[in-house]
Amino acid sequence: MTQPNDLPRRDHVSWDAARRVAHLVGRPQPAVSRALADAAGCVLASPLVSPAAVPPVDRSAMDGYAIRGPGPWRVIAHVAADSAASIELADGQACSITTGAAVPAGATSVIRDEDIELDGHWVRGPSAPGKHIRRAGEECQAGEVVLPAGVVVDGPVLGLAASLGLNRLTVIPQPVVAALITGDELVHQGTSGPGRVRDAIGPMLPDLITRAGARLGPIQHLPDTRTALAEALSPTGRPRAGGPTEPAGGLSGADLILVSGSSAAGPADHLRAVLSELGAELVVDGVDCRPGHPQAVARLGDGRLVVGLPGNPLAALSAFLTVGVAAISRLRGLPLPALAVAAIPGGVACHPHSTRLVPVRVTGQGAVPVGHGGSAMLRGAAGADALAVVEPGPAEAIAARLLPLDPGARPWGG
Ligand SMILES: Nc1nc2c(c(=O)[nH]1)N[C@H]1C(S)=C(S)[C@@H](COP(=O)(O)OP(=O)(O)OC[C@H]3O[C@@H](n4cnc5c(N)ncnc54)[C@H](O)[C@@H]3O)O[C@H]1N2
Ligand code: MOO
Repeated sequence: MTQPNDLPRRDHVSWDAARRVAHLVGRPQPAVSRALADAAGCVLASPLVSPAAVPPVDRSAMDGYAIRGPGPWRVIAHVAADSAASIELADGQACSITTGAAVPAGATSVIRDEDIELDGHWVRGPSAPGKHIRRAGEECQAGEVVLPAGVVVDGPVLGLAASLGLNRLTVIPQPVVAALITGDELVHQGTSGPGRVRDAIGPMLPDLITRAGARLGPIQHLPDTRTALAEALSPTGRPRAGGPTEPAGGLSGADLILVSGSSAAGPADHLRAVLSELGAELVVDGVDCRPGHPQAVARLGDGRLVVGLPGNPLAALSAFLTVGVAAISRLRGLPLPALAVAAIPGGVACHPHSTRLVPVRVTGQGAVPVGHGGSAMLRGAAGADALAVVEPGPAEAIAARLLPLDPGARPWGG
């Protein structure tokens, strides 16, 4: 039965409820021990504890001279960053030193090269107790917790772990996310025309999937038949070949499968029928948002999740950022991402009963709509920083939460 476009659908859930349900439905994998080189993108399963004090000894913060007591000082040695020699200074003595080198025992400060007057073996300069010395343990003590569990392992975290002396991390592995792109009209080269639509979702998903912190599984193209979709989503997951650049491999190893197209109620839209045939549990069956209302989330009998992305490209992107990112976050062992709030200068029109997702650029003045936000368009989103989450209402919103277009950005302000 058709539904007038301006009435809420009774089976649709609110945008916030859809995110919450999509987040609740998945189960992260058990924690594993990983070498640092293999841990990027995973989430710490236990707190990061330093095995040693950092720095382990007092170190010079500058290239210059370590001195002891009042000057002038006689230079007795040189200490480089790779020197393990044990030197002790007496009052009136100095040694030249490089940044990061262990400060000799007894040194009271370091004077920078630029501030030194050198006269043969003697140096003079302004000294202040403790100046330019990084004290042992000032970053952390042995046994100290430096990061809690639940932090995403990224470049700075890996650098920190290495500087603490760690070789492995205990992490929750990244989920594998695959995609099925459906549509008989889709082509992969050249322009769209009558009877042919250039696939915009296949090229969009790999970057989104990896930015969301998942490992990229196969991206497969399927014809618009119920059997092809049912076969691809079956436990053995063997989709038919179709696209030009498909990586090898089935879908049985995926934790989450995105299915684009096939989400509405037309004759070629088989997703819900196939999910029912496979005995899947449909946990989100439409969302009160625009674009993206036909999005869906289901759990297959073997635990794999399916996220239905509507075929219109901005609707697919909105759905990925809404329920896709929520589901992936849980599979990674992360909470539902908190969203920052921004003012919308000039306001933006609300929809009476649906949440609007509006491409915006985030500026010093707030979130500014960029236009070209129709559900079949990507022009607005491609030049935007976020989708403004505009709550339903009778008039205009002057502020909104922001759904980042880069789902991997470290959250702030939420
Ligand atoms: N009777 C109804 N019809 C439609 C409804 C509805 O509620 N009742 N909702 C409309 C909305 S809103 C959306 S969004 C779409 C969702 O459609 P499907 O998920 O079933 O996808 P398709 O019908 O296959 O495609 C819709 C549209 O998008 C184009 N498309 C599909 N895949 C791609 C792709 N990979 N790259 C670029 N463009 C793609 C496709 O050619 C169609 O133009 O349903 C509406 N209809
Ligand atoms: O909701 Mo559709 O997803 O507007 O384009």
